[in-house]
Amino acid sequence: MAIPSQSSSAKSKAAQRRSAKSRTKSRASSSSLKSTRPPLLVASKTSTRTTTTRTSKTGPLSSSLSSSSLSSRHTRALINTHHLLQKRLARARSRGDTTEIREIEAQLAAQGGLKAYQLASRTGQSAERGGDSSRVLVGWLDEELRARKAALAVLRSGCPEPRQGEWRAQHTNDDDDADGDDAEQDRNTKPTGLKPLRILEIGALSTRNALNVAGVTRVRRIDLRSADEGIEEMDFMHLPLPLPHDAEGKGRWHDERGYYDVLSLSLVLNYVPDPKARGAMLKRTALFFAPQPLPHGKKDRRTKDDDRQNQRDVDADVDALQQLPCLFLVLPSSCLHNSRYLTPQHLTAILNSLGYTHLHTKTTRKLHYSLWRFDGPRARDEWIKSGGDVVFKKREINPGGGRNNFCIVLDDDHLE
Ligand SMILES: C[S@@+](CC[C@H](N)C(=O)[O-])C[C@H]1O[C@@H](n2cnc3c(N)ncnc32)[C@H](O)[C@@H]1O
Repeated sequence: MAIPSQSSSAKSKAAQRRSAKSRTKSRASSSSLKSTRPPLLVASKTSTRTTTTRTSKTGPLSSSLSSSSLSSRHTRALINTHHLLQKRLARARSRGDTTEIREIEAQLAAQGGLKAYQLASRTGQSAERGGDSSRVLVGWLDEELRARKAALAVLRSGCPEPRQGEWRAQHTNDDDDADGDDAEQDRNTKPTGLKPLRILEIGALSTRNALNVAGVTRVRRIDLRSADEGIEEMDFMHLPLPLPHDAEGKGRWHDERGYYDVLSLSLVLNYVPDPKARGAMLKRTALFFAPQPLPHGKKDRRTKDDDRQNQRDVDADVDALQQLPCLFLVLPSSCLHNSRYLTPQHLTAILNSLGYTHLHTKTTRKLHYSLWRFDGPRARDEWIKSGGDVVFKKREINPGGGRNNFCIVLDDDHLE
C-alpha cells in the first residue's frame, strides 16, 4: 500500500510556516543592523572598563558584514569608537600602563580591529555616500593630467614611443646630483607629458579609485593594514626615504629614486591619535618631494592672512601656477571648523612653515579637502624671514563650548 502523502493543504501550511520563519530571521538580522545602537562597542566616556562589546557569533563583525550592509549610523559609530580607543591606547602607551594597553587592545580586537574600521571607512566612501576623495584631487590636477594625456596621444600617433625604461633613465642618470638646481631644471625643461605622475597614496583602502589614469599616473599605495594585493602594508612613518636621504637605495620604487609628484593623505592625519605624531607625519611628507626652489619670476604667495577674498584671488590664479609637487590633505571638516586648537588659518601657517604653499580648498559639510604645493626649504626660509612661526604648540585659538580638541603640534626639531 502506498504511504499516504501529505495533503496539499497541509503542505501549503508547512510552506507558510517556513516562509514566516525565514521572514522573521531576515527581519531580525536587518533590524540588528539598523537599530539605533552602535553595532559593536559602546564606549564610556569615563572608563574603558565599562565598555561593552557585541560581536556576531562568528566573530568580529568585519567577517560577517559586507560593506554594503553597514548603515551610515553604524559606520560612523564604528569609526568614532575606533578613533576613541586609538586615542586611549596612545595615552596608555605613553604612561606605560600595560594592563590598560591590553584591555584596550582587546576591545579594539573585539570591535573587529583595523579590518572592521577599514570596511566602515570604505563604506563611507561608496558612491551612494558621496564617493571617494581621490576624485577631488584628480579634479584639481586636471590640467597636469590632460597635458600628460595629450603628450601620450602625440607619442602614440607617430612620434617614436619612449623605449621601456626611458622614464626610469631620465631619473636614474641624475641620481647623484639631486640638488635644487637639478630639480629646477626638471621643472623648466623636461616635457611634463613624458613622465607619468608619481603618486603616493598613504592610507589606501582600495586599488581602484580615480587616481588610476592609464599611462598617465603611477600610484603607489600603502597602509598600516593591506586590504588588497596592490597595497603595501607599511607605516608611512617607516617608509624608507627617497634618495639622497636614503643612501642604501631602500627608498627606490619602480627603480626610480623615490621622489613623488603627489602625496595623498586623505583622512589619515585624523587617524593618528597624538597631536605631536600628527605634526611629525606632516613634517615627514616634505621628505618625499624633490628639493624645490621657488619658481623664477613667481611671487611667493604664502600669506599668514588667509581671508576668503585673498583665497579666491589665489584660486583664480592657480591654473597659471605650477601645481607639482603637491600634498593632498583631507580632514573631517569638524577638525578645522569646530576645534579649539585648529582653524584653516592655523593649518595654513603650519604647512607654510614646512615649505608648502596653499593652492586649493574645498569644504563640504563633512570634509575639508586641500591641496598644497611643496616649495621646499627655500620657501620655508622665506617664511621664517618674514616672521612666520615654526613651532606650533597646543594653544587654544578657537575657544567656546561644544568644540572638539583636534590639534596638530609641530616641534622645533629639524626635518630628518
Ligand atoms: C579612514 S582610512 C582613510 C582611507 C582613505 N584614504 C579615504 O580617504 O577614505 C585611514 C587609513 O589610514 C591608515 N593609516 C593611518 N596611519 C597610517 C600610517 N602611519 N601609515 C600608513 N597608513 C596609515 C589606516 O590604516 C587606515 O586604513
